[in-house]
Amino acid sequence: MNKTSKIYLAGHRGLVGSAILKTLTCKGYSNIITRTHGELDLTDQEAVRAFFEAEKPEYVFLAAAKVGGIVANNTYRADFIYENLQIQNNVIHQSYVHGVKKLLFLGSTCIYPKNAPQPMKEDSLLTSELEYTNEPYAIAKIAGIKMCESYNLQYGTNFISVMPTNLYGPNDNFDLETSHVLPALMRKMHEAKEQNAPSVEIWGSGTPRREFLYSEDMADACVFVMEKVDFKDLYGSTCKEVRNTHINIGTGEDVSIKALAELIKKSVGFKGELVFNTQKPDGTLIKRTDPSKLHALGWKHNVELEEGVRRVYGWYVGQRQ
Ligand SMILES: NC(=O)C1=CN([C@@H]2O[C@H](COP(=O)(O)OP(=O)(O)OC[C@H]3O[C@@H](n4cnc5c(N)ncnc54)[C@H](OP(=O)(O)O)[C@@H]3O)[C@@H](O)[C@H]2O)C=CC1
Ligand SMILES: C[C@H]1O[C@H](OP(=O)(O)OP(=O)(O)OC[C@H]2O[C@@H](n3cnc4c(=O)[nH]c(N)nc43)[C@H](O)[C@@H]2O)[C@@H](O)[C@@H](O)C1=O
Repeated sequence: MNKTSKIYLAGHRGLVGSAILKTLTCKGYSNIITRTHGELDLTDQEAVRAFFEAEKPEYVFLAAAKVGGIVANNTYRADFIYENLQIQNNVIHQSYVHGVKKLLFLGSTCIYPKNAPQPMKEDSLLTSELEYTNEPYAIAKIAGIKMCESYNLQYGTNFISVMPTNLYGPNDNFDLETSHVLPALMRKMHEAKEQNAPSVEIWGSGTPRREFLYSEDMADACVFVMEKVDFKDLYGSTCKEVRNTHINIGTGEDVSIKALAELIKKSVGFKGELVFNTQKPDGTLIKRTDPSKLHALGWKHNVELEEGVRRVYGWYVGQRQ
């Protein structure tokens, strides 16, 4: 990928996509094409075919998807599997048809079994039952991994799948019903502080553990993989059954939801109580990635959680003014 290569960044206004756009721009990539959801609905097969025929990108970052937290995934089960399968099938297939040199597909660590040995290695995929609350979404992501791998093996494409851990950062979704835990708690505590509310509700027991990677680190990892890693680097040339060629992207460090809430409480300056509502689902009890494959390829995260929360809160407060 050189600085004038034609790059299509799908999902450029999202949490990850906006960070990838910033990273690519800062690194001097000058030929980046984007389309908003309104301009190009990636679930529309004919529209995606026409776009690829007209634009013929050389590189594709697939950071567009239907994304949400535990309650959204558990509620809109059909939308999460349908829309993500459609987006992936259309973009991955048209990338093959139109000779895209390299595509980066973003999956998720929820592809791993709910009781996977911790920290989770890439080889844990499909070894036992998935977490119920986000199973439809996880199945779509697993299909995306298998599609990239299968096109590479049959057609010689160079489509790489990366599995991000839980992400957070500027331009995240702060809707209290559909968002992930970190932005939800940040908004709840910010508003509680402003309104002098006595307490803030935390969903679940607070005992589940999660790993969090700052979106700008995630973007840096995506550009690193696109620049430096090819499919042929991801499996042994002698192995007969090629699988698990995806790459975890995470920090390898996790915290309990309770500890996360305390950290956000301190960063926001909220003085009230944290009330745990066990009527809400906990989801997977522990979800920590083993990032050693990515470390061996030459990349490691920079931003630790406390610093990341401080940065996002600064951005969030600026957005509300
Ligand atoms: N956030 C997280 O914690 C994690 C995210 N990931 C993965 O990373 C990737 C990016 O996620 P994230 O940035 O958080 O998601 P966001 O929801 O922030 O961004 C997704 C983007 O995709 C666009 N989009 C959604 N549906 C369509 C469609 N049908 N046609 C065109 N564009 C569409 C959205 O546009 P619009 O808003 O206008 O609909 C939005 O710009 C996804 O593949 C996600 O699964 C993986 C692990 C964790
Ligand atoms: C990112 C990845 O992982 C996602 O799954 P998840 O990690 O379980 O998603 P989550 O961030 O929404 O919840 C994490 C934990 O946090 C608790 N929790 C407390 N209070 C709030 C709260 O107010 N909101 C939310 N959303 N969660 C809360 C919540 O009960 C749960 O125990 C997939 O949906 C899928 O998107 C995926 O790929």
